[in-house]
Amino acid sequence: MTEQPILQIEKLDFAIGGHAILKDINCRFAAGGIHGLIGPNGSGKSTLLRNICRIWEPQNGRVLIEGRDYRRIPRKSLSQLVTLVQQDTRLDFSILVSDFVAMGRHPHLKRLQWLRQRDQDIIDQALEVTGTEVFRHRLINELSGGEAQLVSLARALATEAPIILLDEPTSALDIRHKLEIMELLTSLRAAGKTIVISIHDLDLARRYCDTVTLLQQGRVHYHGMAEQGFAEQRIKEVFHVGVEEIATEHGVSLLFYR
Ligand SMILES: Nc1ncnc2c1ncn2[C@@H]1O[C@H](COP(=O)(O)OP(=O)(O)OP(=O)(O)O)[C@@H](O)[C@H]1O
Repeated sequence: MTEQPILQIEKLDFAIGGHAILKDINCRFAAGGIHGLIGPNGSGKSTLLRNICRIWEPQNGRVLIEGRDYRRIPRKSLSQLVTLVQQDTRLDFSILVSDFVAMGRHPHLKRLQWLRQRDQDIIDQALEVTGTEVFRHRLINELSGGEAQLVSLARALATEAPIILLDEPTSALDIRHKLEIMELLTSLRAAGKTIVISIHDLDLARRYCDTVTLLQQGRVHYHGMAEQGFAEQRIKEVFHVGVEEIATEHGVSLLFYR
């Protein structure tokens, strides 16, 4: 990891209603990487992502973006720096997909300002790269879960934020779309984006992530290079399952759980 991470979490504690959920979280995320957030159900992945984009705020500790405590960054500027694709992307209200993706441009507009040509171009590109152009004139609450997940990613891309947080973005996607999203994240990394992604599919995570943060009961069990993070012993310790690496003829190994 580089000396100056774009995103740093220091001694972060977070509780809801007096119940401690995240405890003493310390992480550094280098710019231009895909960083996996892995852990069992309820280990705190979504909560950590929500703390990183300041939907929730830690009671103790700090989140530093480009070296600055995010509490010192105005909300609108923070929205230009960090964006979150939430786990549950279904909405209860009707809004056209194109208008929903356009919301990604709000941090860049003044109050009541119309979209400019440049904003429109960015929205069009976000729809195109996520393959959601065809849904442009549909209502978002009439899309399937997987389609809505792709549209949410388009809205995140429209913000042009350098840090993209994704909470299980592939959970509702079929295998082709899963791979397409991971390939898209790879090209975003090549363009310099920093991606923090919570993901349950360990094989997909091993294939695409540069670093991994393993969470267990609200604490960091491991934070570092992906290769060591996915060692059999660590997976056993965190998930309490037997695991074995099976080599394939494609030069990669897959995990077999027992
Ligand atoms: N709004 C809330 N109020 C109270 N407790 C909450 C709330 N949101 C999350 N929690 C609790 O915080 C803990 C961590 O939840 P979180 O959703 O962050 O886990 P996760 O690792 O993302 O899980 P999953 O893999 O199932 O999505 C859980 O015990 C959960 O019950």
